[in-house]
Amino acid sequence: MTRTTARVEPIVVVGAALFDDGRLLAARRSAPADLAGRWELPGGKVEPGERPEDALARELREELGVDAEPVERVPGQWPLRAPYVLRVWTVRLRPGSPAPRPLQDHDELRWLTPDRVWDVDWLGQDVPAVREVVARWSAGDGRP
Ligand SMILES: Nc1nc2c([nH]c(=O)n2[C@H]2C[C@H](O)[C@@H](COP(=O)(O)OP(=O)(O)OP(=O)(O)O)O2)c(=O)[nH]1
Repeated sequence: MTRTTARVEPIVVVGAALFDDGRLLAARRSAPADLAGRWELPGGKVEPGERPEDALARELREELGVDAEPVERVPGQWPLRAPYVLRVWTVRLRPGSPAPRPLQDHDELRWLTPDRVWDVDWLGQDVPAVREVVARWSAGDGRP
């Protein structure tokens, strides 16, 4: 007997490895309740028809009030709660951008130096993504 299984297309959540002055930005979620208090790479869902890089710049403008430029994709993707998957880009602030502020979805921001990256309580699903970012960072790669 054959059975047809419905395949749900993943919805991409874009996350920013936002670097400035040799530090990586971590953002503490304020909602929903099950994620609140944990740290993530800021970003959000890509809208239908939107380029992921545009979604990232839009989310960072909305959530942090910054003018940011995606630089390059960090290879890989990481499963979140279905149907979402996380893809990450390194990002830098454009000259003249305001400093990030927690305007939406976050209640605290922290700039992390390489030796402090694991000081914050990252969302479990972000850990492999952050590990990849850090590996490329320590290799002198992937940092704007
Ligand atoms: N932005 C972001 N979301 C993450 C990460 N890790 C993780 O599990 N998520 C989850 C949290 C949310 O369930 C979902 C993204 O939602 P969001 O709330 O950030 O996106 P959004 O601004 O587009 O959401 P919405 O309120 O417009 O629906 O992915 C991460 O590193 N960054």
